[in-house]
Amino acid sequence: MKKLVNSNQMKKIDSYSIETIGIPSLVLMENAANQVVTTMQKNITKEDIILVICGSGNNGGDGLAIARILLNLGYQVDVFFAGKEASMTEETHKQMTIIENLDMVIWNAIDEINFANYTILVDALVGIGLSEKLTDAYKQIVEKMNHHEGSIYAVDMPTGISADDGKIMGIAVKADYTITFGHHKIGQVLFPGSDYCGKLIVSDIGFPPVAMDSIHSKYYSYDKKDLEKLPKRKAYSNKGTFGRVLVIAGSENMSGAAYLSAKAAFRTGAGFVEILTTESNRSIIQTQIPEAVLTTYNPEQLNEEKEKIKKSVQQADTVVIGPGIGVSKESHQLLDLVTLYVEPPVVYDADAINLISEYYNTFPLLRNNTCSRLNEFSNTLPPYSIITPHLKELARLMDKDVRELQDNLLDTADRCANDSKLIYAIKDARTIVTHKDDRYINHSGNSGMATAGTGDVLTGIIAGLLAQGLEPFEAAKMAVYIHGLAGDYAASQKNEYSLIATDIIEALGEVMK
Ligand SMILES: NC(=O)C1=CN([C@@H]2O[C@H](COP(=O)(O)OP(=O)(O)OC[C@H]3O[C@@H](n4cnc5c(N)ncnc54)[C@H](OP(=O)(O)O)[C@@H]3O)[C@@H](O)[C@H]2O)[C@@H](O)CC1
Ligand SMILES: [K+]
Repeated sequence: MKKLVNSNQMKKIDSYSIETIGIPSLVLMENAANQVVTTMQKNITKEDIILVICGSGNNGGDGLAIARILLNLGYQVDVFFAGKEASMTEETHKQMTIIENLDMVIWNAIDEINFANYTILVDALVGIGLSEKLTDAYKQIVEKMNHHEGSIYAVDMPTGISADDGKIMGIAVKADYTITFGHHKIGQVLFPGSDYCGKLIVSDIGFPPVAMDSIHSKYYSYDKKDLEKLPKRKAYSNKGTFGRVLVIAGSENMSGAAYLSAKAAFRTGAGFVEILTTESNRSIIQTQIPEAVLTTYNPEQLNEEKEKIKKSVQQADTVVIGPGIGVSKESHQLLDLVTLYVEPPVVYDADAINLISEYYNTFPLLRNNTCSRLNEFSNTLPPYSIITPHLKELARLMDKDVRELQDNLLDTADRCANDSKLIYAIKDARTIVTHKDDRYINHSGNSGMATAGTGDVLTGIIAGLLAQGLEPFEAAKMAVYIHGLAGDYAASQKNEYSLIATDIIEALGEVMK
């Protein structure tokens, strides 16, 4: 598990280490500088000409120490001090004094520098101390850096990216490598920040574990070690041991969603998968996925199909409803029936969410009233249900503009989780899974996964894990994580352009080993 922190939390860890434990700030700075140099040495040569660009805060202090260590090791290195002398921290002052006693070129004005003379840039302008949009003077420097052709190593944060939410504060350095200290920052995982980091390396610079653990963060990601949380397979088992999933999906001319969800549930390990879909999908589903049990209904005669639907719902350990069911009157009737008969956990996806949003729109009191809509939603769905909207679906549910949600992703997650008994997997380039005070930010996956059907696959994976007994919040987080890992594996076998939803299903076997 990777704890994700914001700048304030990281500063608290810094000051706990320095003030409570007594580690001198300069020791941490030296460790930080050494870690950056160690990373650089994997790629640079003595032929490279390096420019270290420093601000006046401690990020700049790191930069000055990096320049000194590189010089001691025999590299060709110059310094550009872009900060203000008056706002230099004590540590940065000390580093500057050392640098001035060495035989180094120190530039002070951008117009004097020919960036083309350098093959490598080190960005030590601003780190986690970024407070607002970059000043014009720094903006000009960042523009020059981004036009430079060589590699850029960012110290702790690419200058201009907010460590708190990954937003670009006016303009930001597009780094090739970012070496960050202690913990991942939230802004390095969320977009666009994640893109600006390039390859992200998290370095231990000697913060004691007690300092690292001194703050609680509600934000975290999973890494490969978390795969241990996957349900264990019992040797003494039969198909009943691994649960029964009911996938209620598809409508006339829409069979793909049911197929993808059901197949993903199987590949995730569900023992039994039943598909409940319209009669018109019978032959195609039977051909596509003979392993599944098929139950069909006639949407025009739902009243006569009630008992059949009730039986399927009540037999299942886990029910998925929504993919491709459409937003017709009949689909709404089906949704009502299922919600009436079902026992949690339930996964509500796609059109199931759209149907409820449309229904809310018929009540004037629920128009433009996100809070009441979310409360109503939490009160009417079975507790611990998992809701898997992409941002457009969530915008419909909340009666908000999609851009507003996207620009305030962390606030959006808070609004969904507040006082809610539900679990939301908010699907975006970085999916956030929320429940009560926990925010899981997913760090696996790639742009190739932004293609039709990948949401249906995720739904099936969640259902597969639920059916095997993972509790709902864990199942949602783990499913989002392995869905992304499978997407990454599939992209590595093909490429991000060619990836399609079924490739993710086929890659599940590889990543769940
Ligand atoms: N012991 C420690 O603490 C350790 C800290 N470490 C390192 O220190 C970093 C944190 O240092 P920090 O707190 O000094 O902040 P930092 O990132 O240098 O930024 C402040 C500077 O940026 C400037 N600035 C801000 N906003 C701006 C804007 N919009 N536009 C333009 N300028 C702006 C601001 O200018 P001012 O407002 O003062 O004029 C000030 O000069 C951390 O990321 C890590 O690298 C490591 O060495 C480990 C030990
Ligand atoms: K930086």
